Amino acid sequence: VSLLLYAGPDGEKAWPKKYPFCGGVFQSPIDFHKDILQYDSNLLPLEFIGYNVPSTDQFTLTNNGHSVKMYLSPTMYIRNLPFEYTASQLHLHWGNKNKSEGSEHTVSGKHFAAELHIVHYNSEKYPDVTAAMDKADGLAVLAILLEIGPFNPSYEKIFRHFRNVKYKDQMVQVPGFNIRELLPDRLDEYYRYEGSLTTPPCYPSVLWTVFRHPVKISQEQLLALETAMYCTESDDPEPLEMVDNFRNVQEFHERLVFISFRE
Ligand SMILES: NS(=O)(=O)c1c(F)c(F)c(S(=O)(=O)CCO)c(N[C@H]2CCc3ccccc32)c1F
Ligand SMILES: [Zn+2]
Repeated sequence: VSLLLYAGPDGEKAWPKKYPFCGGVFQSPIDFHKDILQYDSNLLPLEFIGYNVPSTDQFTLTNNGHSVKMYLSPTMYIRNLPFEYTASQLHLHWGNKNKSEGSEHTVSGKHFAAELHIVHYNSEKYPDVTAAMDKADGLAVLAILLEIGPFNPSYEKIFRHFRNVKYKDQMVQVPGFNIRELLPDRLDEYYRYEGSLTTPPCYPSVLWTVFRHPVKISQEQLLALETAMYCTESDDPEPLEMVDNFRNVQEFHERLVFISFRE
């Protein structure tokens, strides 16, 4: 994958040339606006099992050149979805220090500052995420919208390691903690729709759950996210800042987003 996934000639407009699904159906992210939302009383609060990982365990945090991602333990899974989904990794999308509007999903056309994704795969039907990632019922991704507010000590448990993954392919161990702390309080209020990976290969394989309530991190934490990482390797003579790593919202016609809350 070329370094410039999100900018320049190989930016998202060029994705379908090499990755046909990116020009296909059910693409994510999308804008949530009232005329595509429909209340669904069957949407239950998600249950998180094994999310409270002891500090004796460690997560591997790595810079993969277009996001910062943290591998999660296979003891973490979600119930109350059509299948049991096991955690694979989490990663983030963000803007830049001059424009902190880097969320992927938008609400009534409004970007949030950033967005956390926790990627899970259908462990009832598939042996691992690679087998699951191109299947219609293969993945479930939780999305948490991030906005500016007070310092967030839970997010800091990841953010404080950013200085050790500044460059592509660097990695660092993060002591285990309760990943539930990264989610908003109200797990019962969310948007639900069938969509895709928001990076190539853009497989339409994701059951999206986007929590209604944003989580707050401080201005300084957001600035660290926006300025810490590079897409390039540490010895690259022309470093490229890792910024604006969000896909633009996709057309969403003749489809509905189901909401678990009454507006
Ligand atoms: N926004 S998103 O949730 O659609 C999404 C990403 F935005 C993203 F960057 C990645 S990645 O792993 O960092 C790079 C692409 O492989 C993944 N990783 C997925 C896609 C491919 C794959 C394979 C194994 C484990 C996770 C993933 C992803 F699901
Ligand atoms: Zn993502």
